[in-house]
Amino acid sequence: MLKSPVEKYSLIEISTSTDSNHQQTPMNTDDMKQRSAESYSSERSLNNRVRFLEPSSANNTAPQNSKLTKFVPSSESFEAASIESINDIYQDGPNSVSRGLQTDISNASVIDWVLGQKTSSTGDSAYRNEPPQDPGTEKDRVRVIVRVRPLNSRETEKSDRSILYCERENSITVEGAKHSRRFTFDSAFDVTSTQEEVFHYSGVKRLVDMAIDGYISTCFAYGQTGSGKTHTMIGPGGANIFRMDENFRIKNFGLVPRAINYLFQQLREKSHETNAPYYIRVSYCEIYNEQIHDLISPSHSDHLQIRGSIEDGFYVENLFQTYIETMDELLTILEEGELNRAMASHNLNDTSSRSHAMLSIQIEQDIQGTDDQKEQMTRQGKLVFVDLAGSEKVKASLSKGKQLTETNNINKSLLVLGTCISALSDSVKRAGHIPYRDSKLTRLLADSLGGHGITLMIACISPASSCENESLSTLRYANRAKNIENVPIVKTDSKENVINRLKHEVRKLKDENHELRQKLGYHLNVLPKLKNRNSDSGSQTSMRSSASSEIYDTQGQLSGTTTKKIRTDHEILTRENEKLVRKLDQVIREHQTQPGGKPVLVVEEDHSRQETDPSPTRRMNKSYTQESKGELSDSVNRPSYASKYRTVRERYPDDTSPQRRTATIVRRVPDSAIVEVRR
Ligand SMILES: Nc1ncnc2c1ncn2[C@@H]1O[C@H](COP(=O)(O)OP(=O)(O)OP(=O)(O)O)[C@@H](O)[C@H]1O
Repeated sequence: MLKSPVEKYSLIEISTSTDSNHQQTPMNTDDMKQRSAESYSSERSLNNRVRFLEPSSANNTAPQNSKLTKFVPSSESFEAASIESINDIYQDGPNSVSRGLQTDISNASVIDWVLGQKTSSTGDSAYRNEPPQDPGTEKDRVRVIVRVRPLNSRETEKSDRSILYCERENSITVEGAKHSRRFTFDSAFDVTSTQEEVFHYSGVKRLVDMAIDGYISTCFAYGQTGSGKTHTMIGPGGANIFRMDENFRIKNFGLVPRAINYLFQQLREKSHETNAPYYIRVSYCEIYNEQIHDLISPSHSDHLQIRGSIEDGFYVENLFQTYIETMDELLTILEEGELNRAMASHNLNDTSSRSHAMLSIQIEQDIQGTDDQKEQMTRQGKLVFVDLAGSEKVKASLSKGKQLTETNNINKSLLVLGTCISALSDSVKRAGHIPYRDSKLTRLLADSLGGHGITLMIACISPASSCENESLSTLRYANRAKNIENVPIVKTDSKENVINRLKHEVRKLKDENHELRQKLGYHLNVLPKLKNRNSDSGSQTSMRSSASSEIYDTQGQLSGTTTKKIRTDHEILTRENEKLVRKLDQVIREHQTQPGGKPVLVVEEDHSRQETDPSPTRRMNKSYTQESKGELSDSVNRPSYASKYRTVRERYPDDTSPQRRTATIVRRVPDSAIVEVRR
């Protein structure tokens, strides 16, 4: 197995699928339906996977004389009757970068991971039940899977019993004190399901394939606090998993890193076939207390607003976006975004996410227009992963102070999401007003719910009897979400428009960087030096010239070099921008340590030591602890994706990298006036 010298991550190699789920050509609507139908046809085999507990299984505390027989095995019959308010769960009230370069998919060493575990012999089934039900239409309904986590130690200590079991691979039964119900979904994963199984049978691969083909694919995890959303999306302990040893990571990485692995694998194959490079552009943000924060470059978080346009729908204006080139870079962004996420500990979860996090991976490819449409086009598919914050009963979580404010904001935005899901799932209400605008979360999810995207919802639930109401509520919403229909479209724009937009962004970045340099009193450029950069784009001179360079070649075609170059410029400037903003941030904080200001301690933390035990306390990056004087102090981890990645690359250009990883931690120290800067 070859490995890149800078590679830090390993995942399971997903065997190159030969099945027709992974067609290589751009899809039209018929293709899309066919793909979906084919993915349905290769089902998970019950025989191969004895992981669904029988009602009388030893692990299951459901009554022996199960009431299964009284359930009608129809997917629609269980929840059709009443649409209940989400309030019932809130009983406390609503209280390439492609270096600007093409993605380095030719670098097989970065992508060829260990084939740690065998993929299932049953194929890449996305969903087990019926093929898309819309022959002759262009609709694609939201797919929904459900995952039950095991009982945790808190629950077993108080003798909670399990009230959920998966009877078949797509159905789940609640046998609680107050309710007995069965639900069917596209797939159901019980407590014994592995991360790998969830990845293979959830339908995430289909989302990746379709994003490559130009669709907007969204996967979002929904469920009460502590139900396993982050575990399923990222892995146990969220960001902690990136500090674990390789074996642990291979086994426990969640859907997102696995999907990233799969994405790069697919891009490598497809780029060979189409001979056209792919460019990957990434952004990562969180919605925390109804404010949007940038997770790649947290210093950029001032005044991030949602805007809407006819072409782009709702989007976050001025969100830091960067082209990336390798899978490692993307995983670094994922890790650091997770580290920057707002976290807290409460009675129900030691590592509770206090924000909705949204990772967006845009996949661009320049394509030739059709015969009658000679214009060169750029296809812009997008893969979006959303790890929602969990709904929370304050009575149970015992949140107070700042955490209570967070809880109220989380619950309110989930309430709006629930209202939108309810309205969209109702054939009459669907035609009326959908209150997307009532929260930032629903605005950003508008395309995924009833819009032009392709969507997978992962409902996470606890099996504990004490969570009966919450689990049932999650299942009801998941059941309704199945009825939401999207009308997916491939997103393309003329290559000229894309270049012009990039040029505009490059100009804006240049101006902003100039201003930042002036504020910092810098007279010289602080452009980051990147290894392996295009020979002509590492200097200020070439950057200047590129922005005004001719974008057409001698045949009047848009020049490939220019599109690559403009993306290179964009990447250099975003990195410089990130560096300058961080520097300014640091200077401001140091300035605040003057009399009357808050003292700051800046240290560089060495993360080189790999752990084998995911300690939840290591993940408390932004935690709120009551200080002796009654003040709240922030302990904020603000690593820099760009500087860290660069450091690793530049210091260890050969096979010598000890995989040392560092992150800058800025801590407010209320009781001391010490300012210590260690580098
Ligand atoms: N399928 C699972 N198998 C084993 N452990 C799990 C599973 N799902 C969740 N857990 C564990 O349960 C705990 C809570 O999970 P997690 O933090 O993912 O919940 P969450 O839904 O993201 O919560 P919150 O909304 O508060 O952020 C973690 O320690 C996690 O590792």
